[in-house]
Order: sequence, then C-alpha cells, then structure tokens
Amino acid sequence: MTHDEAPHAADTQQEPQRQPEPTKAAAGPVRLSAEQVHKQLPQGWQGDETSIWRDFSFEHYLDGVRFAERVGQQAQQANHHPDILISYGKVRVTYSTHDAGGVTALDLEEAASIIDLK
Ligand SMILES: C[C@H](O)[C@H](O)[C@H]1CNC2=NC(N)=NC(=O)C2=N1
Repeated sequence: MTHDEAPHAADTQQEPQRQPEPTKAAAGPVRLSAEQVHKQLPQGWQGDETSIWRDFSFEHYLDGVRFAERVGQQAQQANHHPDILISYGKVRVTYSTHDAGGVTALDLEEAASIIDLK
C-alpha cells in the first residue's frame, strides 16, 4: 500500500448501525391550541384549550334528565364521554379528551352533534 493509499480515518470508521425506526404506536387524538379551539368552536359552545362546554335550557327538569340520557347513550356509542351537569332547567355538557389532556377534534365533533339530541 503506497503512502497516498493510507486509509483515511473516515474509511476505517464503521457506519453507525442505524436502529430500525421503532414502530410508532397509533397516534392518539392531537391536543388543540387555545386558538385552534376558539376558531373551531361549534355554535353556542364556549371554552379553551382545556375543555369546551355549552348550557342547554329546558322548561322541565325531567326534560333535561332525558336529554342527558340521550347524550350519554351517544357518548357510549362514540366511546367519548362528556361531563354532564344536570341542574333545574339547565344541563351543562363539558367535553375534553382525557387521553390528550385537553381539547381534540373528537370533542368538537361530539359537541357539534349533540344539539340534534335536544
Ligand atoms: C379506554 C377508553 O376507550 C378510553 O378511556 C376513552 C373512554 N372515553 C373517553 N372520553 C373522553 N372524554 N376522553 C377520553 O380520552 C376517553 N377515552
């Protein structure tokens, strides 16, 4: 081997063994920013990056109870469960995605849909 054929340092370094990319677990719903939530709030809803909520008014207490039952049935179907506060003449429904620690598209979708249950 002549002098100018001496191996360069780079030639002797082994390429680092690239580790295979770990398979990513299925990504859960993505937590939205306060601005994203504000822009996408369905009509009648209010909230921030931690949760969204809406008050539904009822003439009779039991109408609110029955509405809450319908919301609960849909929540079970969707596997996405809001907090439901039943008061006299009013039901407050609050959505957040526990698994994401904030508001996600799931919350916005469910919120937009439950007006049809009134
Ligand atoms: C295991 C079960 O599917 C999860 O805990 C579901 C159930 N319902 C849920 N409801 C809400 N609001 N947020 C969640 O993250 C959630 N996760």
